[in-house]
Amino acid sequence: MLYLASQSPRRRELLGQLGANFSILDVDVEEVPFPEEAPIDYVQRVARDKALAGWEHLTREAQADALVIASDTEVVLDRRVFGKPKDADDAVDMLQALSGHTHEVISAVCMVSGKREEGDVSISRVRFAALSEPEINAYVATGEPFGKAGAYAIQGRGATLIEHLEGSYSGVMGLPLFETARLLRSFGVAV
Ligand SMILES: Cc1cn([C@H]2C[C@H](O)[C@@H](COP(=O)(O)OP(=O)(O)OP(=O)(O)O)O2)c(=O)[nH]c1=O
Repeated sequence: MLYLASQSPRRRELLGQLGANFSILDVDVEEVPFPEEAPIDYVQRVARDKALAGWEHLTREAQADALVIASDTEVVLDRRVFGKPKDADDAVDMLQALSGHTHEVISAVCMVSGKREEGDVSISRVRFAALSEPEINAYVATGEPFGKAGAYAIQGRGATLIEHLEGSYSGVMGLPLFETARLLRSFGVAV
């Protein structure tokens, strides 16, 4: 039985794209980097924490044939890690910082079964157009930035802010599907 340990509707949609049947586990883990922790290590650690938290939600009986998937996505600009904005001011600050620059989106996926755990990571480069203050304010007023790492959504109006993408569209949106499918196959799940 396949489980997705995530509250993110985007991840449900993306995993659904692979045609697999799965159930949702609600997990809420602390997302705070350790001092000096490299962004790629942080993202992988949080994805693993989510998968292990999901695993702990299952009864022993369910664990017997379970595979739990979890993911984490962060936006990184010059070693600054942008998670989900706390409020509108935070969203404006993030979008101002991203404006006219290229940032990285790091998405880690982690899978845990009774026998083993495996992870993989996808790094994309996203170049934002130079945004004016009114453009940023108007975008934040749509509400779309909330709940999204870096305060934008590539799958929504945020697409209009992106001049160039190098990497994985699904990774930026929250679940890198190439890596996810490859890991699923390694666990014997046909996708
Ligand atoms: C950059 C970007 C992020 N996002 C979203 C994906 C993730 O839901 C969110 C990053 O926050 P996460 O902490 O990775 O995930 P989450 O808290 O939303 O969900 P979970 O329960 O699985 O922990 O940002 C987009 O939807 N579009 C984008 O373009």
